Amino acid sequence: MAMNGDQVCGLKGDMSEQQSTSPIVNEPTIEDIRRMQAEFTDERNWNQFHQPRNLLLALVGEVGEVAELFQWRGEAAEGLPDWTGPEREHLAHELSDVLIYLVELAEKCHIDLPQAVLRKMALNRLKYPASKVHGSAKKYTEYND
Ligand SMILES: Nc1ccn([C@H]2C[C@H](O)[C@@H](COP(=O)(O)OP(=O)(O)OP(=O)(O)O)O2)c(=O)n1
Repeated sequence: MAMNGDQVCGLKGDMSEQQSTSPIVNEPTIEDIRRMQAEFTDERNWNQFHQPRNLLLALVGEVGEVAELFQWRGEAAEGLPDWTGPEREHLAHELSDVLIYLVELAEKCHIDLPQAVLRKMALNRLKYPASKVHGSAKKYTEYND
């Protein structure tokens, strides 16, 4: 039987516990995600647990949960055509957990993640000029010039 995302998670249909001071966001930016998680954490008095090291461990644990969904299945084609709807929703949940913890980890380390990504992508373009590496997956250290 097809399940929705909440059933995959073992949640009951009653979402009366759901509460947030934020307006509903349909297409959240990284900043929206940072703010919503900060509110989620504040509302539960969980900042005491959300130090950088704990968030890093939580992040790695969630990456492990993503890996668990892929393990023993063989190669997965783009778009995951062999996966069922509930399997895809489960993956969506685990990837979301990874992003949520990553964004909060960056915040608690006082890293502006979107700005850092811009700087890192600029570095990546310098390290891997398209004209030089086109079609090759070699690491930049493997080039001799
Ligand atoms: N101390 C906590 C616990 C949970 N969460 C939030 C962030 C994650 O998005 C999600 C993680 O919840 P769980 O630890 O219950 O992990 P899963 O949702 O992956 O459940 P399960 O491990 O059963 O798959 O909830 C949080 O911010 N701080």
